[in-house]
Amino acid sequence: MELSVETAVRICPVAFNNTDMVCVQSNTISNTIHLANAQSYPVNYALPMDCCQNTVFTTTVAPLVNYLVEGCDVSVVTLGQSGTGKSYTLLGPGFHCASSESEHGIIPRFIREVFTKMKQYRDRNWSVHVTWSQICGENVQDLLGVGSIECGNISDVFQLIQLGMSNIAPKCAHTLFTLTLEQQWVVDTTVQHRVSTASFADLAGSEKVLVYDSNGMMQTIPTDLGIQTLQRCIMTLSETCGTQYNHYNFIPYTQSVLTTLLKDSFGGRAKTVVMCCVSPLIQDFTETLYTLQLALRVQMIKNFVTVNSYTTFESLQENFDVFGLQFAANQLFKLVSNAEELFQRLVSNEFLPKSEQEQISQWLMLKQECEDCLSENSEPHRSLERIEEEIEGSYDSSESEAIEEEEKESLLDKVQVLMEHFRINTNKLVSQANATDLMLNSCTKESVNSSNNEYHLKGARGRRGSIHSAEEFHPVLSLNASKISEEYTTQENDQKSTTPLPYESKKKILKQIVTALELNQKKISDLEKTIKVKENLMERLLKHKDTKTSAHHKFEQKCQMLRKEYKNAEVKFLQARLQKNHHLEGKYKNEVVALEEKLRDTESLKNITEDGNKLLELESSLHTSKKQLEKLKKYKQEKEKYKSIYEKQIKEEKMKMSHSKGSCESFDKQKTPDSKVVALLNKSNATMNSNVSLNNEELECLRHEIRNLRKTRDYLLEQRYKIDLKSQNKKILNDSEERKLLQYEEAVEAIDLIIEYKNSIICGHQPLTDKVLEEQSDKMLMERFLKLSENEMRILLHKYFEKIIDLRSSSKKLEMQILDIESQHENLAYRVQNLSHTLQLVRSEAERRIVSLQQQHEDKLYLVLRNLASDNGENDRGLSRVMGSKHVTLQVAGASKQVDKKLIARFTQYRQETLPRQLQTVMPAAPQAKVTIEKNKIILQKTNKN
Ligand SMILES: Nc1ncnc2c1ncn2[C@@H]1O[C@H](COP(=O)(O)OP(=O)(O)OP(=O)(O)O)[C@@H](O)[C@H]1O
Repeated sequence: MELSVETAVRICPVAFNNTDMVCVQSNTISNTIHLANAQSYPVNYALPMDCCQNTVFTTTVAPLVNYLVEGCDVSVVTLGQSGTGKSYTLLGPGFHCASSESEHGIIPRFIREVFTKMKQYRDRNWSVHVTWSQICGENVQDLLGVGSIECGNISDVFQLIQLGMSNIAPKCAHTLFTLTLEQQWVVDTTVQHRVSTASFADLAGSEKVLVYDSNGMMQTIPTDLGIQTLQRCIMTLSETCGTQYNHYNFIPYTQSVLTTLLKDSFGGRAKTVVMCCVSPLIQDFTETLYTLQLALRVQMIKNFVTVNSYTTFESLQENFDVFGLQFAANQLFKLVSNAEELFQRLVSNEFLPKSEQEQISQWLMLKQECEDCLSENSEPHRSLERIEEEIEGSYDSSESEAIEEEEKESLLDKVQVLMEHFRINTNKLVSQANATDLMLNSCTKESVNSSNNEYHLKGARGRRGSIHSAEEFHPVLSLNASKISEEYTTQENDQKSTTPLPYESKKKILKQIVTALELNQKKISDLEKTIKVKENLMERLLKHKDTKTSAHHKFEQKCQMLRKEYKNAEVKFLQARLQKNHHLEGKYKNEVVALEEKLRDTESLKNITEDGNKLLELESSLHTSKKQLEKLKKYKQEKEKYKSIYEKQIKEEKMKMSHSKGSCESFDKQKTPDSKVVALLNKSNATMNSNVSLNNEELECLRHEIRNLRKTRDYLLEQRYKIDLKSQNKKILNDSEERKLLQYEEAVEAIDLIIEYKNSIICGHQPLTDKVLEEQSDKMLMERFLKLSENEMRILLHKYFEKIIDLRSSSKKLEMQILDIESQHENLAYRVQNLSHTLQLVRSEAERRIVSLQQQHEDKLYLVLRNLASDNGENDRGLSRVMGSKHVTLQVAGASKQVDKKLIARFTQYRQETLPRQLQTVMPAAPQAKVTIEKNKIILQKTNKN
């Protein structure tokens, strides 16, 4: 169910002599808190100022007991200024079991109620566990020292509360008391389980600073990180109220330990009541206002309260330590039997008084009853299963996640290396097999070719050859070094399917590895430089730490003093307003404004001296850089390994290729194409003689025709070669030349086919084409063709020839376009790679510059702070030395004020000049102002100075 977070406001009682300073009142009927400035704040429970502890509990928290027993999580959070009774409300005055129960706070009352409720459900098995921790900054400390403790009764819990209270750190810590209630009961054959938690958070009051937000509005920000983050969570949750915030990704819970622990209380699954404790005094007006404004936001938050229950079916007996129980039972039986013997002897003895004799007889009877009971009850007893503790993600889960992530990464790396080995070995085997194939193929092809024209081998690819092989069109892959191994895989997969020998691709991959290695080396040296710069800065920060701390301390003191002055001025101002004394009101208002500005400046100075997380951040950034470096070095090692493997393979293949070429050449030398043809013809003659299908005259005629055809073919090739030569000499071919080239190619191919046909006739083979024609062609169409006259046939052939040339030409154009696109793609990939590399270099250069600027800034800051840490007079001189004084715009009459104002103005200016731009944007910019004193009045004038 969706339930709003409830708020209650308790006003801290004031001493009698202080009642005229009261500026807060509560209306218990309308549940509204009224302020002296006529503002009013609606809340769920407006408690009266003289409200007793019992009323506070019964009105606000008592209903939560039922929720807890039903299995829902409940939460009580106390908020407010320091000293307004938060701990008093939760625990009571210095809680002690012996102290009056009427003074007991919410926690002891709640515990008592819970135990009373537990008694009402006798059929259930209950267990109560208690934990109590305190949160100091970002550290969590166990107040009980032993984590979660099981408590069998109320006094156990009260004793633990006493123990915990003695361990609470004064002031600075938030505390979180949790009570976990487990209940189990059997319904028919099932076991019902409910686990619910009641948490009580006592949030320590935090100091506030005034800052200007982006709209120039003054904002109060708590200095405690936990409260600050809680404020942000509350703001975000209240702004998103009504919308879906199921995943809470944008709620900054994880930014502090406190909010991580309170996640369920705000926007989570708990039924929550926020107890706001406020001071009614005028002097605490700002703090009260802050608390009430936060309470207003809290009421807008909706929690989704659920019952934490589950059911189990198995018998629970198995889960107990059966052996242990049996052993204990046996021992007990033995003891009881021994006792029985003893008792019987005693009873028979007359020495015992009668009352004791009776007691013993009673005991013996009870024992007999128990034995009877056990022997009768053959059914095993049902016992309850132990609830397994659910380990929820704690605030340090990110660390364990990081470790897991690291382990995963190293495992992935190992898998990658193994896969790479496997792939290389497979490729080796495949390429060995392919090389053998190629050798055989090339020799066979050469033997069939009837011409020895070099240009023929080079140029005429034939009709099917016009479609380029995948190897020729191999896309140039992106050279992104980080994805290089992936690319090898794709590339090599392509190769396996398209080319027999991945030699060229291997060369390409090797080239890519070399490029990647070069880039990697640059990155390594770049990162090494960055690491050095960071280490230097770190050294400096550590060196300057003490000076900064002491300066910070001084500014802190000054801030506290100014805050007091500011509060006094504010109180005077409010009093003047209440008294409607306009003159004084104006005067104090000016004073408040001036003090506010001064306070802000001093806060800025204090913030500058604050190291905050700078050192930690730098440390973690250094750590990250070192890790990156490690990764790059690992990557380098791996790639170098692959490089040497590829180099070796390429070398081996090169040797194999030259060897195979040599063997093919020797084969060619032995059997020139002419001799091959002669051999073929001889073979065909032999076949022919056996077939005796053609006479000698017809055979000679066929040979003569073949010779003529070859001559024509050689002439055509010669012509084609001439055009080829022209294009090789970088002369662009015109359209008709291009077309001629294709015509020659097509004609050569046609003549080859005719020669092949005639050769097969000479050999006495049934020409394949005839078979095909008989089986597949449309007989009607064939008959028509045969009826065509010679002239008509010639025209038809010519038309087909032209059509083929057209097709070839358009296909060639398409190929050219594809090549063009491929080369564009290659260029773009190269440019992208170059740009990303340059970007990386620029980025790391910028990072180095920022760090070195920070270093300069640190050095100067150190000088300034060293001067500030000494006495005031020295301060001024020290600052003058560092910064000069030409831009000072403040003119204040009082000497000490002059020093302060000058200091601030110079420091602000110095900060703006020297801080890196990023830091300037983070820090609030102090407005340029001219301050003068006239007739005891501080006059502030805003100056527009660019
Ligand atoms: N309603 C009250 N009735 C009686 N005494 C009170 C009441 N509220 C507060 N006090 C007393 O005021 C003092 C300060 O209260 P308490 O320590 O509970 O404040 P706090 O808000 O918890 O302060 P801090 O945030 O500094 O821990 C205590 O001595 C407490 O007993």
